[in-house]
Amino acid sequence: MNKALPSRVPVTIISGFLGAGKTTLLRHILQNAKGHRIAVVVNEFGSLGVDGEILRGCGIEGCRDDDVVELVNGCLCCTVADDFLPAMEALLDRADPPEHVVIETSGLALPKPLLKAFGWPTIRSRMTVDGVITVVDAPAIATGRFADDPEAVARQREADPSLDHDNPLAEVFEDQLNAADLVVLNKTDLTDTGELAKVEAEIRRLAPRPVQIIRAAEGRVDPAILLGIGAEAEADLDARPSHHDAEEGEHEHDDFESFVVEVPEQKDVETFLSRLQDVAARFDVLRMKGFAAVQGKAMRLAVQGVGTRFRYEFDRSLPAAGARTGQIVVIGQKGLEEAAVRQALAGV
Ligand SMILES: Nc1nc2c(ncn2[C@@H]2O[C@H](COP(=O)(O)OP(=O)(O)OP(=O)(O)O)[C@@H](O)[C@H]2O)c(=O)[nH]1
Repeated sequence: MNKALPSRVPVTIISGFLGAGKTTLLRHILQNAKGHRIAVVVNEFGSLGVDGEILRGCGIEGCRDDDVVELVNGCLCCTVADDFLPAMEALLDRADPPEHVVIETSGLALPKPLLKAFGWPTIRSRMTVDGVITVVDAPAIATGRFADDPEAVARQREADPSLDHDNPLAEVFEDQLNAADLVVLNKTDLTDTGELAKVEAEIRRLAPRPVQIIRAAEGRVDPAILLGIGAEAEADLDARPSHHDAEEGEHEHDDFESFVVEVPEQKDVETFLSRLQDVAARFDVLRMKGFAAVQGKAMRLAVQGVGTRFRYEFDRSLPAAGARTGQIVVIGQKGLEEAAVRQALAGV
């Protein structure tokens, strides 16, 4: 008689470029978990850990703070053995292990090295990758954020025939798309129907195999669609090509850089927001997020910027005592002028 295999805990990987809406989608999943025990693992590019902050103490019923595991030490896809595997084992060894694990990777992470980790002996009998969901920023594609300059590629190819792209964003975006079992085409509220159709056609052109695309605004997709894909993605790596396949999991993120800027208490929201927007535009910043104190306000101001598009909210109380300084993480392509950005954000 066959002995039944112990069931493996399903894992969903949420991938997608900086600011595409991964944390927003994750919050929507947690808000609609209907009592299922979901553990969340977050990893960010940049040392500030804003997403973990947002998810912990999110006030969502049934979501306990210790269900949110934050891996801040570098990029998940590069530190698999050191940080990631022990964190997964710790989750599985809990007295009340989760029913499902959702991993939000950083916006610059390549999903493939992470997928490979699920083939490691200590983990493969206990977990399976239910699916890779790639969140895509519809207006960013529509405005050509991930597009190459064909002439530049042709010129560079003369020197290096193996060259695929002149735009490092295109490479990361394609790797994330290549790994996807499902694409969530997010921010449809910012893109008209004609453009959305073009964006979908572009995704289908780039994807290495037919992929389901779901349109969404604010990450509102029924978790029943997102969780339970049953892809067993770790067993299907060859169908998910990566630009870094030849590098045996080793790769650098040296096309991008990130730093954290301390900002003083702000006079008012409007002046601060327009300064952030101005900095994003002048220095071509890809992503800014963080927190600040505003004069006369007891609540903390949380700001989120994707390119020059910003949102803010007063999200929670600031400690009554202590310095009223804030912190903003800034992410851009290599060559970002750190000193000038710091100066501009300080308002001098
Ligand atoms: N207009 C609009 N804004 C959105 C939508 N989804 C997310 N946002 C906003 O986009 C910004 C980035 O969203 P996040 O969910 O933090 O994106 P992310 O992919 O987790 O970002 P990183 O972790 O930094 O890569 C936030 O200000 C969100 O409120 C959407 O559908 N429409």
